[in-house]
Amino acid sequence: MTELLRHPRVMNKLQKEVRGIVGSKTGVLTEDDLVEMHYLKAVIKETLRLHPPLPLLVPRLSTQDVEINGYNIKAKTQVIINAWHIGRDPKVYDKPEDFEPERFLNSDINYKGTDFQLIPFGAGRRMCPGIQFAMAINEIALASVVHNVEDLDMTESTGLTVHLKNPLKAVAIPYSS
Ligand code: HEM
Repeated sequence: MTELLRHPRVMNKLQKEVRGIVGSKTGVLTEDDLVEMHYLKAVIKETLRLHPPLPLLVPRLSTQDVEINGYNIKAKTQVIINAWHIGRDPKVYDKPEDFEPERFLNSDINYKGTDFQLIPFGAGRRMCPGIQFAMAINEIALASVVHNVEDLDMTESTGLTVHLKNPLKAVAIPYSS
């Protein structure tokens, strides 16, 4: 939600997709509603790329001496994988610091543990077993929220000076550098 609020263009595009598919249906969304929500899935992928909730995954212990990319790793070495940094690798992602869900729209990159450039759920035999459940919940929750969130009301009053008809509700926080 933070990235969506920071990027109104993405929020508007996502709301358009969700509202276009859900229409005026009320009540709880189901997994069937999500099938055609490609942009929603790209938004969640992009969020997990930039903000993996477990940025260093779960540490591993090497079972034998091994050489990887010229590095000799001794048996019983604790290995920590920086998924956060992998998701921001400029060799893989164009403008990696930007929140651009479109990068995943025509891409086969997935988070299921086979594409090592996107591993918010880890990879291998100890990767997250809750992946399906987590993604179903994430998708339904996000779709439900953006479907129902009101757009900013830009209705203006009439009069000598122009102001908003309904007051803007926003909290200004003092800037500190
Ligand atoms: C967005 C939500 C979630 C994320 C990003 C996430 C991420 C992860 C990651 C990175 C790991 C370590 C994988 C590795 O080191 O290769 C992990 C392990 C695990 N996750 Fe999740 N997880 C999520 C939700 C869930 C849910 C909903 C459940 C259960 C219903 C779950 C259950 C587990 C379990 C049991 C492990 C340990 C697996 C093992 O060590 O064999 N996770 N998760």
